[in-house]
Amino acid sequence: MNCRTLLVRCFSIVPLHRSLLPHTANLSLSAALTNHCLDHTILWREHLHGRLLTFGRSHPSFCSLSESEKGLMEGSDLSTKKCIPCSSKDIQVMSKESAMELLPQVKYWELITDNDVMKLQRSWKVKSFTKGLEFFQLIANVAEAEGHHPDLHLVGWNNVRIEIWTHSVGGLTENDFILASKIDSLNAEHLIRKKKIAS
Ligand SMILES: C[C@H](O)[C@H](O)[C@H]1CNC2=NC(N)=NC(=O)C2=N1
Repeated sequence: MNCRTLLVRCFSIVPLHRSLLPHTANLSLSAALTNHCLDHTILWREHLHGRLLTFGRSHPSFCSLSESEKGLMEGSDLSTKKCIPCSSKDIQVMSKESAMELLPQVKYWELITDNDVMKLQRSWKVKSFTKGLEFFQLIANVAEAEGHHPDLHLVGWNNVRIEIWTHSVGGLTENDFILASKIDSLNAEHLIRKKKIAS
């Protein structure tokens, strides 16, 4: 891995908004992108999931991105989208193939089937019972704003498990992925226990 790639990777790990980055860092990012010394897909996947740096369309490297990366960059990042009313005639239950295609955009979530209903599921350990309830309140605020709600479980005082599915159609819709992505974007590090790194 050359030094430029290492630099970009470092920036893609540290949660920084581009406005905080020194201008040169952007140039280095641009140079890295322009010189194709970096796998754009890896960069975008890290940045999209880290929701760290977004380049505007005016960024000189926009042209060097593939169509799919341009699509991802132009706000089709799920956390920037809005749920549609579950009672809408436009809402469509999605096939397993479509769900599998979207799953990489909510990389911490699993696709499960529960009594023939496909759902998204994710678990966390929270720091305390009350911090679990605080976490639920953050999630509730998002759910109320989106008009789309998860199934929340808090068991054994500090084990949180969430399932998301669209009840009105008895399966998964894009709403569920949008809600999952917005939950992943919450600033909840102070409530959640860090995962132990296997030594
Ligand atoms: C009228 C409105 O569409 C329903 O109350 C909403 C509320 N929140 C919802 N949340 C989820 N996950 N599925 C639904 O079908 C749903 N329906």
